[in-house]
Order: sequence, then C-alpha cells, then structure tokens
Amino acid sequence: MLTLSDVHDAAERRLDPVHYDFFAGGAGEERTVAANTEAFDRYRLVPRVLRGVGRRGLDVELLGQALSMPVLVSPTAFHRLAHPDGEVATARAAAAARTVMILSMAATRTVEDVAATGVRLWFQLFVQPDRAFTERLVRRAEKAGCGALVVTVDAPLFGRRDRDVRNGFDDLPAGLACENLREAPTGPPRPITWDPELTWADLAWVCGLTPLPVLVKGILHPDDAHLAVEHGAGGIIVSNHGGRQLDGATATLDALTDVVDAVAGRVPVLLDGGVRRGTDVVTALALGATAVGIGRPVVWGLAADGTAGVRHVLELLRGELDRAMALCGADRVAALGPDLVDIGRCHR
Ligand SMILES: Cc1cc2nc3c(=O)[nH]c(=O)nc-3n(C[C@H](O)[C@H](O)[C@H](O)COP(=O)(O)O)c2cc1C
Ligand SMILES: CCCCC(=O)C(=O)O
Repeated sequence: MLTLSDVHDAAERRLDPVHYDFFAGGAGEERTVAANTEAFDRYRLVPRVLRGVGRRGLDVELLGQALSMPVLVSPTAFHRLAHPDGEVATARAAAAARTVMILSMAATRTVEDVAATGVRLWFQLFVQPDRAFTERLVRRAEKAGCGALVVTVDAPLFGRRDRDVRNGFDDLPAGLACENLREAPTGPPRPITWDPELTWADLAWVCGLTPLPVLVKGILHPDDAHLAVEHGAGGIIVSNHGGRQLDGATATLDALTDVVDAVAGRVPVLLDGGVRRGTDVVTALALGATAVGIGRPVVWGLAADGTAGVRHVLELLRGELDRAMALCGADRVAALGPDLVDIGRCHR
C-alpha cells in the first residue's frame, strides 16, 4: 500500500458494502465530497530552491499540545464497523504517531478506554437539546483527560446520505452502540438528537462551561469564523463534514483563505476534507491552516489493518509531507507561506 488510495482499495475489499457506503458516502449528489479533493487538484505550488533543507522539522504546537506533524485524526463515527477494537485501535496508532485524535461523540468505545492508550485526545460534541446531559458529557470528557472540545456546528439536522437510505442503513447492528451516550455502564445509550434551535448563544454557553479550549468545527463562511471567535472559540475547523451535510457546499480549501483572514491570527485555523497527499497538507498550511485533519483515510487504514493500517496512513502522509516540504524549500512548518501557492491560476 504505497498511497492512501491503495489503503482505500484494501479497505473497500474488506468492508461489508453497506458499511463501506456509510463511510465513503456523502449527502445528495456527493458534489461536495468530490469538490474537496478536486480543489486540491486545482492548486499548484511554486517551490523555492537553494534553501538548505537538509534538516527538517514537521512538529507543531497546537493549543498547548506538541504534535509530531500538522496532521491529526478528525472525528468519525462507528469505528467498530471497521475493526473489532474500534476507536481504541485508532487511538493506538495516533499515539504512536504522536498526534491528536478527535474522538467522535458517536464513538463505539468509551472515552475512558480510548484515553487509556495515552493518545492526545480531544472530544467532539453535538450540543444536545438536553443541556444537562450535554454538560455531563463535557465533564466526562474532561475527567477522562481530553485536551480540548470540538463542537460540530454544521448539523442543525442530519444530512441525507442517499447511499444509506438506499441501503436501509440507519442504525448500528446489534452488539455495537455509542458507548459515551450511556448514562450508566449497562444502561441504554441515549440517541443523538440534532438540534435546529442552536444559536451562537449555545456556543458561548459551552465555552463558559469548561476551561478546555473549544474548537468550532464546520465553519465555511468568514463571518461565521469571526462570530465563533467572538463567542469564545479557541480554534476554528474549516470543514464541510466531508461533504456529508450540505451537498453543494464549497470545498474547504476554497473557503480557507477568507476564514484565515477573518480570524486574523486570534486562534488557530484547522481544515479537513479531501486531504489525501503530503502536498495537500503543504497547500493548506501555506494558505494559513495550522494543521489539517483526515477523516476517511483513517477509517480505511483501520478497516485494512487495524492499528497498523492507521499507523501506515499517518506515516505515508508524514513521509509525503516531509518530501514535499523539502522540494518546496521549507525546513519547518512555519516556513510554509502563501507565496508558495499559485493563487492567481488556481481557480481556472
Ligand atoms: C464515516 C464518517 C463519520 C463521521 N462522523 C463524524 C462525527 O461523528 N462528528 C463530526 O463532527 N464529524 C464527523 N465526520 C466528518 C469528519 O470529521 C471530517 O470532517 C471529514 O471526514 C473530513 O473529510 P475527509 O473524510 O475527506 O478527510 C464524519 C465523516 C465520515 C466520513
Ligand atoms: C449518527 C452519527 C453521525 C456521525 C456523523 O456525523 C456522520 O456520519 O457524518
């Protein structure tokens, strides 16, 4: 498996086709799923030369945590559909790679079991209409040692994924559950409720609830990025949920520059969606992202070969990023700037 695309192919061969469709699919025509990767195809790099890049550092600091590279694990649901050990297997790989894993609220292993791997862990939250329950979840994540909360804001309701509708896939199979939604160890898990009533006041409420930094995930509009910072966000994740919510939403890479300008350095800006190559990481960082997240590639690694498969995905990206940085004349992440991107020609 020489590329992330090879890992995808191996996963597709191993997964139940219905579960493969759940992981791979997006909303509607999947235009935004396609747009995310297609945007990276459109941007070109303008490398610098003769810059002495024999010693390179890929490490970054993010919200007080040291990462070995600017690539982290975006939250994805239901890892036990891909591997019996589920999110614990994923976490072992992220820990070995010394990067952050964002645990989905829809994880099929408990946050305590995942944290026990020693991974740098953040917890992703859909704010629930029952605010007392939401607060208990936050306390549980804090107690388990999570270093940040990630509030996903692109889901006032659930995007319609046509593949899942066609396949009749609307719930986890017997024996699997969202383990962090049980109120008692053997009690039934509460269902995730999408709350279309959420407003910026609710984000401010979450930010006031916890000393942890709160990242807001699912921002595409620069005015929303500004509002997020005003309401207490400690970080922004430019994301369209991997094209699973609003079909037709802009590619995240196309949205990045305006968001970075609106945030004006006040908090870190991350991006996810369509990152499949080390050069994609270079492009996003050159345009102002502090780090990028990967969603589906992690699931493909997990399905293909468990912890080793996820580790392979992370190390493939690390190797590609290192090579791409050298070829761009950058010896460290901070050396990646917008001058490396052929902005004028990228929208043709
Ligand atoms: C199978 C799957 C499940 C996901 N589950 C969640 C989730 O529970 N919470 C969330 O905030 N985002 C979720 N996402 C969105 C990802 O966090 C991320 O934004 C997206 O996958 C990035 O795009 P990529 O898959 O092209 O890397 C999910 C994405 C996929 C593909
Ligand atoms: C019911 C879990 C939802 C996870 C999610 O956000 C997604 O599938 O995109």
